Amino acid sequence: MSMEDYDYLFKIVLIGNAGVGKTCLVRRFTQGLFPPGQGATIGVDFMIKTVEIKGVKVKLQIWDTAGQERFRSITQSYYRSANALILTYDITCEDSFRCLPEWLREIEQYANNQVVTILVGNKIDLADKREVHRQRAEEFAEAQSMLYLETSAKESDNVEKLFLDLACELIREAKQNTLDNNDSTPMPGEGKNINYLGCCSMN
Ligand SMILES: Nc1nc2c(ncn2[C@@H]2O[C@H](COP(=O)(O)OP(=O)(O)OP(=O)(O)O)[C@@H](O)[C@H]2O)c(=O)[nH]1
Repeated sequence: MSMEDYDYLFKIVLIGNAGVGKTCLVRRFTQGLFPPGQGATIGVDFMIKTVEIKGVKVKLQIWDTAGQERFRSITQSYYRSANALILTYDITCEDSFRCLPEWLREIEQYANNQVVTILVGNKIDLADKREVHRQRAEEFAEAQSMLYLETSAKESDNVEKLFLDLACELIREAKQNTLDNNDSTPMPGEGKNINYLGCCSMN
């Protein structure tokens, strides 16, 4: 038995155009604050938060990547071992939405094919500046088999839900994989810490 104080460990990577609010989402979730005058991320940043969901301790390793093109070769190397990707765009910036197919190509090329991807439309506090209608984004996400959620890092809207829903989904998938692989030898280097535990359902 591991001495680590968690039941599951998951790696979550945030990607998306520069300025869409990835760092602010991570800060809001991990530190409960909306940082003033947030500079652009250089390369990759890393934060940890352990949450408890229905008695199950889940350690989330959250990797915040730089959206700027010039860091792309660095950030790509973080996709491979990600259990989940948070693909973020800014609902007030059509351009950040139009770039999504480009990001999906990155995912296809660099992420593992079991990765859970959630599309997040951030900055919903700026409703009067909205350029991307919710329905359009929902349809896009559905067509790509992604979950979809709208957030405001500034107002703390749906941020907790984003990470907790993801954690629940990852637990669900980990349990399913454990069941599927019940009689087979575990694959090395999967990066998942899978145990049989109490039930955790999405709400
Ligand atoms: N109104 C509003 N502004 C936000 C929100 N989230 C982030 N911002 C602002 O958007 C700007 C960019 O936020 P960041 O979190 O640095 O964006 P990023 O996606 O991490 O950018 P890169 O590190 O360059 O990839 C900052 O000025 C934030 O204050 C939000 O929910 N609402």
